[in-house]
Amino acid sequence: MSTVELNPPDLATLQARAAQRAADRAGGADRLRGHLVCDGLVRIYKTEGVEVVALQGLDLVVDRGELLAIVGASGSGKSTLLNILSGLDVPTAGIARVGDYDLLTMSARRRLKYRRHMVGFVWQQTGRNLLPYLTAQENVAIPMRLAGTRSGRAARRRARELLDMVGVGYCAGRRPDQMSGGEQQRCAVALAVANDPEVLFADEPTGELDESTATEVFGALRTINAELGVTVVVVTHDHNVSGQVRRTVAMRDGRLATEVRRTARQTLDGGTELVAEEYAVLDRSGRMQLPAPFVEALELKDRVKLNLEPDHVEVRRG
Ligand SMILES: Nc1ncnc2c1ncn2[C@@H]1O[C@H](COP(=O)(O)OP(=O)(O)OP(=O)(O)O)[C@@H](O)[C@H]1O
Repeated sequence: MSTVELNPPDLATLQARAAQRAADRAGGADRLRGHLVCDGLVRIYKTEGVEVVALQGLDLVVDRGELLAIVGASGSGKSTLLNILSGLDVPTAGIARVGDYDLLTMSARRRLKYRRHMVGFVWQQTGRNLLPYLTAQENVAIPMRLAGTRSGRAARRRARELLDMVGVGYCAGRRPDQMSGGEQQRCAVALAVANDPEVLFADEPTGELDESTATEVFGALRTINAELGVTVVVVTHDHNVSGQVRRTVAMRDGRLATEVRRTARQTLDGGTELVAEEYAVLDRSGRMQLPAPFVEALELKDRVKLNLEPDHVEVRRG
């Protein structure tokens, strides 16, 4: 027998309910809200008949304006993910969305627009970011001229503003070979945001730099994130560098394995301190990866026993 609601809900309630349903279908409201959304992302490379599964159903949501670091051992799939998110590569299956752009289905024309206006990049090799025969200011002005967003004096003025913002205004008239590695990378950060992208991707931007210079480059990324509200995703090997952001996700075997969140907490003497908490990542199907030290400490292998307790799940040797 069907039941009829005595007071039918108003339109707003219905709309909210529909949104909730859609969110439930997508695995939770966050999955629809995120600026960058990857859901069950798969990338398989085929070379000479051999298949390599570089991404194995990766789920990731990055909020608008977030500064996120992605860490992981060599071969865990970091570059594969970044190549997909930056529009250079196309995933084999799953969902990858940045703002209104569907990275699986977008046309070649839309892909070009995406790469020119929606996202900016900083690569590890300083030589890949800047043209060697132009000054820092000319380099930063180039994307504006190419995309037609600003020309002549306006482009030069904006280039100078951006160089000042990342602390290398004094390099405006220098060519890359007259700048240090750190100065070149900070200039590359300014260039990457010249056309006001919504998202900035950086692939090992500090990989070729020493620790103190790396901190300066990270400072530039943080400034751009805070001043321009650009969502920033940085891939790095360097765990020290990842300690300078609020959220770090670690990849293992083509999936997210753990996540560290840092939150500010009041201390007893009235100051504030950053507290880091590590979480295992649970995917939509309920899968998670036990940290290797836990597995080793209890010599877990093949199968384990799970017990549901009122407020936790127990994992015991099988
Ligand atoms: N073009 C390709 N063809 C075949 N296999 C590839 C290709 N690119 C990456 N792979 C493989 O996919 C897996 C993930 O590689 P990826 O470069 O994304 O890892 P990574 O975490 O970025 O590593 P690194 O830190 O060394 O750059 C590896 O097993 C790699 O060998």
